Amino acid sequence: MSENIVEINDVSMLFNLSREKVDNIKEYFVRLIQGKLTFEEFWALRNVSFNIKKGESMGILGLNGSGKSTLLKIIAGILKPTTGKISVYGTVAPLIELGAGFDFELTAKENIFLNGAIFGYSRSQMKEQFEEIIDFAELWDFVDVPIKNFSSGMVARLGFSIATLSKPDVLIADEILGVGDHKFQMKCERRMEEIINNGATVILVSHSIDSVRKICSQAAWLNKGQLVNVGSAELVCNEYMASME
Ligand SMILES: Nc1ncnc2c1ncn2[C@@H]1O[C@H](COP(=O)(O)OP(=O)(O)OP(=O)(O)O)[C@@H](O)[C@H]1O
Repeated sequence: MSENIVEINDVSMLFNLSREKVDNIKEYFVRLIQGKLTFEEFWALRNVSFNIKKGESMGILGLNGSGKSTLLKIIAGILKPTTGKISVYGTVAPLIELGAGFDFELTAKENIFLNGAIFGYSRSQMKEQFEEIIDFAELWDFVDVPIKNFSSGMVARLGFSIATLSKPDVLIADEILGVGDHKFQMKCERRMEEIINNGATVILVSHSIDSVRKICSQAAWLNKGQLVNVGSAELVCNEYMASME
C-alpha cells in the first residue's frame, strides 16, 4: 500500500467575524477597548479528516464559502487549525494568491531574483532558471518593466511560472487554472499534468468539475465546513453534480 503524504486529522477552524461596520482602525480600537465590538464565532471547517497518498492528485469541491481555501491554507502552513492536526511529509509549493510575494515597484527580472531568494535558491541557480521562467510566462517583452504596470493575468503568469519551476513533493493550487487567458490556462493544465506525471501530489481547488475530473484521481467534497465524501474523483464529482440538480 502506498504511503500517505498528507494526513488531515480531525481539523477544525474557527474564525471570529465582526458583524459591525467600523469605518477606521482608530474607531475599531476605541470600540474594542470599550468592549463595544461584538464578534460572532464561525466554524469554517468542522472535524475534517482524510489522507492523501503519495503521487495522488486530490480535487477539493464545494460551493462558495464551504471551507476549501481555508483547508488549502492550513495544508500549506499559512493558517494554523484551531483544533486537529495536519502532517505533510515533503516539500510544498503553494500556488495560492499568486504574486503575493512580489514587490510591485520592481521589474519582472528583479522580482524573479527576489522570489528565488525567498524560496532559498542561490543567484546562480536563478540565473540558470531565469530564461525558462520568462519563456513559460511569455513575458520577454516585459522583463524590465515594473510589475505595477502588468495586468493581473501577467502577474499571475509570472507567479505560476516561478512557483512551478521547483520540483515540489506537493503542489497546492487554488483556482490556478483560471490564471491568464484560455491559451495560458491550457499551458498551466499541461504543466500540472507534467508535475503529476513526475510523481508529485497535487491538491487542487476548482469550481471547474471538468478540470478536477481531468487532473485528479481523487476528490473530497466539503459542505459548510464539513466533509461530505472523499474517494475516486469520478464518483465524488458525480455525487457533487447530482446534489445540485
Ligand atoms: N480570515 C478570515 N476571517 C474570517 N472568516 C473567514 C476568513 N477566511 C475565510 N473566512 C470564512 O470562512 C468561510 C470559508 O471560506 P473559504 O474561503 O475557505 O471558502 P471557499 O470554499 O474557498 O469559498 P470560495 O468557493 O468562495 O472560494 C467563509 O464563510 C469565509 O467568510
